[in-house]
Amino acid sequence: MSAVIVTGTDTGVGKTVFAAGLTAALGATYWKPVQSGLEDTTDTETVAALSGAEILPEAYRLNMPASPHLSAEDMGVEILPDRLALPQVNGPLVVEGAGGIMVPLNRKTFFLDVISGWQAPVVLVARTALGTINHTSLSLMALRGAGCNVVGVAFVGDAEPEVEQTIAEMCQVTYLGRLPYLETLTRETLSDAFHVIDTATIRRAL
Ligand SMILES: Nc1ncnc2c1ncn2[C@@H]1O[C@H](COP(=O)(O)OP(=O)(O)OP(=O)(O)O)[C@@H](O)[C@H]1O
Ligand SMILES: C[C@H](N)[C@H](N)CCCCCC(=O)O
Ligand SMILES: [Mg+2]
Repeated sequence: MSAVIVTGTDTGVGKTVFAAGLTAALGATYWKPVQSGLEDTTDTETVAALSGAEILPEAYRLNMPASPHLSAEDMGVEILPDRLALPQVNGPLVVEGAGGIMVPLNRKTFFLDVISGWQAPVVLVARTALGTINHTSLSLMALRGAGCNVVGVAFVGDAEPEVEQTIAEMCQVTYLGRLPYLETLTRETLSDAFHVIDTATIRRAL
């Protein structure tokens, strides 16, 4: 079994859209282990619609759209890292985190602790918008410090070549491409746009 972890520099950076494109491109199965916020469309539902791929059920479905540890506490639940072992599937598995890497799952565990325990390659999704150099550099520092194998950074948003290049050079990280904002987001538009992403490098890391 080969998994790739899609994490991000923050919540709302485009992990789910990127993960949908990647899942379709790899012919993979998708898993969102911890979903906090059930009122709007869940990430699993979005990926199902945008990829048509096989989806595994979440390990934790938490009502409140907040940090997972708070959503869990609100429901009287504790997120147990032992329940977050990577599932066995045939073929590649794309796993999406919740928010950024320093998001708490419980009062003692950050998402990063679980990611590093998985020992699977990691793709970091980052905005191109102002502030991204700091967020991306810090995330890479933390991922590397925890011993994670970072495959590269994939950007989402309008082109900012100098910013993207600065991150790639100063952080010595592989540039996996930039997914533009799509005015219409469908399985077809995403699949077309996703050709700019270096999926060959991701595939080799699996
Ligand atoms: N490439 C894109 N083109 C158009 N819209 C996008 C794109 N990427 C993200 N979006 C939109 O931006 C919003 C946030 O994206 P997304 O849900 O993928 O973020 P996320 O990082 O997965 O957030 P979370 O931490 O909640 O999982 C969504 O409304 C999504 O549809
Ligand atoms: C609710 C949101 N869409 C995500 N599922 C969870 C984001 C947690 C962010 C916590 C934080 O960094 O402050
Ligand atoms: Mg998401």
